[in-house]
Amino acid sequence: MVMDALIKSSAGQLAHVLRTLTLATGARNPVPPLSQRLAEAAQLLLRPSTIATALLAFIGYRAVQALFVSPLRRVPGPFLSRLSTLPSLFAGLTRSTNDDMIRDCEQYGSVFVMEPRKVAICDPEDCRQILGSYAFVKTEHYSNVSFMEPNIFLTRSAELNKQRRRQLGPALSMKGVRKMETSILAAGAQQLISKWDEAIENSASHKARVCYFNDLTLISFDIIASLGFGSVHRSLTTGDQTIGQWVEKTFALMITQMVLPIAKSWPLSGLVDYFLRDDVDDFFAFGRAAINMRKLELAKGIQPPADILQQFIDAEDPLNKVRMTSSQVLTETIMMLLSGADTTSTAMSWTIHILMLYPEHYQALIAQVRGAFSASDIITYDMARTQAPLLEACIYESLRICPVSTNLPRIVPKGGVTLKSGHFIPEGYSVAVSTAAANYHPDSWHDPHRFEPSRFLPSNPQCEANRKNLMSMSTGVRGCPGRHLAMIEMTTVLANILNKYDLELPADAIYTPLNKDSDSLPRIMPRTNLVAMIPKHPGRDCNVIISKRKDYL
Ligand code: HEM
Repeated sequence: MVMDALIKSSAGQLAHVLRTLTLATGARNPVPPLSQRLAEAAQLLLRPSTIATALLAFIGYRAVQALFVSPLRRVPGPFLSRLSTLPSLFAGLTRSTNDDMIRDCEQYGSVFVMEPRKVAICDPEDCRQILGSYAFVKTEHYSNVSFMEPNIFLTRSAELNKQRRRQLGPALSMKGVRKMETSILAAGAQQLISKWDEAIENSASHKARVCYFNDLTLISFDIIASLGFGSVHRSLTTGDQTIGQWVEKTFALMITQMVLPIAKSWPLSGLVDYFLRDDVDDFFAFGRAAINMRKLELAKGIQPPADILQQFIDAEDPLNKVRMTSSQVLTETIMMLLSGADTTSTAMSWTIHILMLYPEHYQALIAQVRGAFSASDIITYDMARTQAPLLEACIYESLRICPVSTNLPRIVPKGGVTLKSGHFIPEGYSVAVSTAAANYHPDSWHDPHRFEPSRFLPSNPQCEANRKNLMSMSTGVRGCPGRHLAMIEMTTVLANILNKYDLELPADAIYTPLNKDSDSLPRIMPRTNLVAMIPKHPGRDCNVIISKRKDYL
């Protein structure tokens, strides 16, 4: 009835406007000039009542479509999301996507509508089905980026991605990364120790307040920049943050082109160039110079270090012996910085934050680390893994509770896909694989909101299954190729600082073990989606007071 009335009313309004334009008047009435008729029609169209009626008719039409016609009509989800992309856009803009996804998955189940042609996927089994196949390509936004060559991250081509994985694989394998561990320790754990030691020594109380989020961000840039450009980078201790700024600008340009392709054309391109382009050009020029320098050294017969730069230059596709051009080496190196620096440092920040909220786990962890190592040890990855397995378990569990990644977007291929729940998603629709919701899915995780590192202890019979269900580094054909580098960096940095320093929350900390939610669990600091899921107020919420472990002099 309501629909009938709406349709009649809007049809009536439209007929009125058309009458005004075509003017089906009697022969005795003189015909007003066209300009007058146009002005009258415009006046009619702009009447609030016409606009309201048209809007209502449109909403009514979309509602009928969504409820009775759309192939997603039986998939649960918020009503408004079926009508328009606006609610999802708003969630993106308000940058709260991971929290929204976890909440919506708890409310609607493993699959729910996010937009009229897009669903969220939260069941780990469905996630594995989608991420396990190249048939589900990344969305078209990825191919909008035009200022850098196609590369392992941006490409939508299965062939190119496979080739890059064959070429870059050895450098990023556990064996390849182990060759670089000395450099990772020097730019990472050891640089941080020298900064924190100095801060403590300069303080009368032998305690210092540090923002671990900032410090971890800088060493993460330094690690990948040192390995990728073949020179020593120490932004944390020298204060030179040029590379970090270049990476931020390059990221900003990449995201702008992805979501707003019109920004590539004049006049918007002028604005983008003004704010971003110079830094991006400087960054690429710097990388190009590093590659040329390395090639010159090689020509002179200088023994090259086993870093990412050298391994990428030497990389060869075992199938057809194809090597990367200098420009491809440069693009892939820059991509390593874009995808690997912020993600790894943020993941470490979450681990520290959560350990501070759960003192029982923090105490158990430092007891294990300090039971195994003396204060003067520099702990390597193997030492930490074998002698303090609780650390790796804590890292995995904090990656589960606070994944740095958000939604992984894919397009459903020809033939559509049937999900575990029986819902069918047709070809051409989008799916957003939610790492956060999958990490909290009740079928896979008992008491998912609780931080419980024992889920990932090798002694737990569920450990293997839990690792398989953890979506934080993605999985399948486009799973994170940098995960070994990330694990070595995170393990060595955290093992060494937990071994050497006592950490405590400052008196002004808001998020403490005593600040509990309605489930009596410590409240986690607010997060925001800035490409990676980062703390919303790092300057306020990511501080600790550090002091030296008693026997570390
Ligand atoms: C804790 C740290 C890290 C996390 C949580 C993480 C997470 C992820 C996730 C979820 C994806 C899938 C993205 C998608 O499908 O859209 C991904 C892809 C990727 N990651 Fe990582 N990552 C981390 C560290 C690194 C590091 C250290 C590197 C490189 C040095 C790296 C390089 C990449 C690349 C190149 C891709 C694209 C792969 C492809 O599309 O085929 N990541 N990562």
